[in-house]
Amino acid sequence: MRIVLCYPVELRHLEQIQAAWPGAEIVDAGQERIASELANADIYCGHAKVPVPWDEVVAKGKLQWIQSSAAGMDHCLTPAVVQSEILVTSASGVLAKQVADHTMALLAGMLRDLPTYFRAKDKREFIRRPTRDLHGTTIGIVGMGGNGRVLARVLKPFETTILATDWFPEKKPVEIDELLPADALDDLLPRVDVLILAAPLNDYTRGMIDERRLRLLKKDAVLVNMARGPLVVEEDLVKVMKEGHLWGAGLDVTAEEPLPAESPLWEVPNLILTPHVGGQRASRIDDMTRLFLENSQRFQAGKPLINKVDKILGFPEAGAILFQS
Ligand SMILES: NC(=O)c1ccc[n+]([C@@H]2O[C@H](COP(=O)([O-])OP(=O)(O)OC[C@H]3O[C@@H](n4cnc5c(N)ncnc54)[C@H](O)[C@@H]3O)[C@@H](O)[C@H]2O)c1
Ligand SMILES: O=C(O)[C@H](O)CO
Repeated sequence: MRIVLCYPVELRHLEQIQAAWPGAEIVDAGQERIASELANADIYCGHAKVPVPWDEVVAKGKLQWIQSSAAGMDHCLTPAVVQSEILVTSASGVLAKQVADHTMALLAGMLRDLPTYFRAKDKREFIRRPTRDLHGTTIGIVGMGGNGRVLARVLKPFETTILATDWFPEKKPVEIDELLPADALDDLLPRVDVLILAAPLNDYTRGMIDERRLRLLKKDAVLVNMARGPLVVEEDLVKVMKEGHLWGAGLDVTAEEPLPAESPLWEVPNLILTPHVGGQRASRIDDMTRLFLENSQRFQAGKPLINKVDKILGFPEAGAILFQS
């Protein structure tokens, strides 16, 4: 058994993984060697940020299981992987608490207009702007997965009304006031003060927030994208914001990362940009390893794995056992 890792493990994680797989060869490939090591893996745990020859890996027929160390599965669900027998599990929920923290920072920062005060501080100007409250607002969350659920838990004590859409709208978490199907997005948009994107990137969500949908939002709404950049048509966002539509936006993700210096997003004043850091947390690697170890036990025992992904949809399948944040 050859287990190839591509997430920033330390020695203690390698020891834990080795103990869970006696006799297996554990390869800490990192980003540097993942492209060449993967073809000989039986099991892969990680998130390659470099191009991986997935067609070759699948053709070789050795890889049995991908445990993604990201919740977003766009890094590995190529057509070849989707059509293969390879079992795929995600890191849904592993990063949810820190994503919720970061969302709150972007949201509160935007509502209380911190960008204006940061600029004013640079110019030593004492200015005041009208305030916006988080308390009592109506929030829309697109995607009630690991991140959406924790976010709703965190937002509810702010006396918010929370409307959400999800691909599987059957199980409504108690914090959600209304859970709508994914195709009811247009009905939700005009009703919310804040829209938070927490859905995966797939053919259905790519470009879902375009000019038409941005204009369905209230003129003073706030948009926060914690999911993947391509959910938002960035040129449309820049256009409508330049025309004074939207109070502000907070983007932790952009279509191109790192965001190129020439991107017009840099120039939009009421926009906070962070460089895809929502998932960062001191305990992230411990949490990820805990999931991999739990799933390793299940794999060896022939039990259903946590966060089993529907490879066509690109997120945990209906009825999957989910990682508890
Ligand atoms: N900014 C970051 O650092 C960061 C961290 C973690 C995840 N992410 C991104 O956020 C996404 C969500 O993370 P998660 O852990 O909640 O994922 P998840 O897989 O647990 O949940 C995704 C949810 O979205 C729902 N969904 C799918 N398509 C939808 C649609 N068209 N409309 C509405 N809902 C839809 C699914 O039913 C599911 O409940 C990930 O796919 C990833 O791309 C970003
Ligand atoms: O999808 C995720 O888990 C984060 O965006 C890290 O890539």
